[in-house]
Amino acid sequence: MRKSIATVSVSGTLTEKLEAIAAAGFDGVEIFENDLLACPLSPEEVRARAADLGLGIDLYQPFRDFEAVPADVLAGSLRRAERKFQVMRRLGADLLLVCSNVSPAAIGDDELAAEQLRLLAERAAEYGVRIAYEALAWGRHVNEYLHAWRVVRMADHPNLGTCLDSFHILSRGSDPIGIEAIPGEKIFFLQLADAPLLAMDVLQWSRHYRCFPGQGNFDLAGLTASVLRTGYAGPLSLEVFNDVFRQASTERTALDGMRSLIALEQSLDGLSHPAVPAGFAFAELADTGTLGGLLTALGFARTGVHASKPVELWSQGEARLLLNARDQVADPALVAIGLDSPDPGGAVKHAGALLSPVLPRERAPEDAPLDAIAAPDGTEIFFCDTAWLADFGPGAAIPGRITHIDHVALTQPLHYFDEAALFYRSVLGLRPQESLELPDPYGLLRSKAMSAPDGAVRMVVNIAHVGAGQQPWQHLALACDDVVAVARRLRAEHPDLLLPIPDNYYDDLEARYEVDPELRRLGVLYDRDGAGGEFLHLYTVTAGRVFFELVQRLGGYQGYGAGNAPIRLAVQHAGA
Ligand SMILES: O=C(O)c1ccc(O)c(O)c1
Ligand SMILES: [Mg+2]
Repeated sequence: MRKSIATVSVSGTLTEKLEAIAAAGFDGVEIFENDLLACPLSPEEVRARAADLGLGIDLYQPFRDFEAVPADVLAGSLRRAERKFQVMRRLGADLLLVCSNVSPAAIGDDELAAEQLRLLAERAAEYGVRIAYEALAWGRHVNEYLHAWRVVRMADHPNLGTCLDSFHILSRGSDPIGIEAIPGEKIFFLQLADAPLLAMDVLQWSRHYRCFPGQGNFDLAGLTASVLRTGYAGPLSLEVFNDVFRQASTERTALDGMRSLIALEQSLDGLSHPAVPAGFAFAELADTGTLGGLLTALGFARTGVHASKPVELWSQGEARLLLNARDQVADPALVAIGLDSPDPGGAVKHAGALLSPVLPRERAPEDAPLDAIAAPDGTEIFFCDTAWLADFGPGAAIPGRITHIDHVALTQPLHYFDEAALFYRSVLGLRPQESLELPDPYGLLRSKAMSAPDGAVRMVVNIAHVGAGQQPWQHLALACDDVVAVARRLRAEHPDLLLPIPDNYYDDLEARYEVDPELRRLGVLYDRDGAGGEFLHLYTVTAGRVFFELVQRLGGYQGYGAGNAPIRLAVQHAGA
């Protein structure tokens, strides 16, 4: 389908926006009026620039507070409209979005609204312009899409249709199934935006928190499917007002918008994800020579060395860590994640179709082929079958209390948090779990957990709103079959490796639950969910950017001990 985006969705000047939008592969744009007003180019020059870039101007918007006004106001509004039709003619745009009247002066009279919109459509027809009437969720009288459609039907003019905007429909909790009663040819335009569920004033929610499809909590695929069932053949057009996108890279946001529409089309086509990972094959850490000691203390052993690269394999149970001494890094850092993939080639192809950078591989001829892509924060993601292990020789894994990698937590730059959520969802097929905001002594930690349907791969995406000088932490959570036993041994043999937990935490924990007093002595944290699932976990001190968490899930616990994260953050800051 034709793909468009409103210029308001990305940062920059109008020309920068058009260039980035074209580079991302869009077919058309909605020109937001303010972008034109502030642009030094004439409408004719904007038209030529767009045409040179291969972009159509699919819509000009918004035209406000027109319908259902007292008779003496109408003439002025029609004159205002006529001036806009002249601008549109110069722009080469033939569709004008009129949003429902928000003025206290508007009259709650559908017949009057229809009659005046009919006049507007007649006037528009003289300029070859069509009008798409949209119900704003906060419109004075018309604020539901079916109400806007009733007014359009009543006005009954070929140059008047409706514009559906997923945000206005879904933010009000309207059922999109009603769309299917609208004839497709009367839906003149479809605007798509997702949003996180927030209990707040709907205008503020719309103007600051919209995001691309797949980044929020609305069912965009369901709504779009309803629209397509009407026979609608116009563009899928993104219209996103978002405070973070307004500050982010124009090119990157435009590309992410395109990714969201490709992913939406895939879900409309009923394409299931080709290669949801079945587990973590490995995590790779850039090492400065300090990690081997820490891993030995945790019960890992070096079980292999790469045939052609300075990379060691350390394992315990099914937990495999690669220590890479090749990269010149100042501090240890998590640099790559290997995922067990049922179809590595298919997974990379799928990622490429979703515009993820596929990384060139340098490998010796005898090395196993491994395909990698870059996650939004630069972490490399490898899709693996089991062949890669052979590069590390015949060493067998050793059993221990640590059984496998439970989850990986990465800290994202603020501007790319939503991009990361969409990446893990669309490219890796993970599903969003809980989203949280947690207090940090010097800021706020926003966090979103994503997991494979069976929980075999879990990722936590964080953004830290903390002082600029702070390194973004990354952590690797390792599943244990008996975390208390591991804690006893570490406490006895390597007490300095454990993050100390304040007594006050245990005073509160013991007030809430009857827990074993040994947890306090060992520094093991505890959480319980509503269904009786339990979580026992502890943290190591930080090595460079990285620390380890040892976790034990009991009784089907699916969370991450989020309530304990502020305690951890405070202790880490104190020691940093
Ligand atoms: O926030 C607004 O005013 C506004 C304007 C035009 C739109 O299409 C819309 O959805 C919202
Ligand atoms: Mg809109």
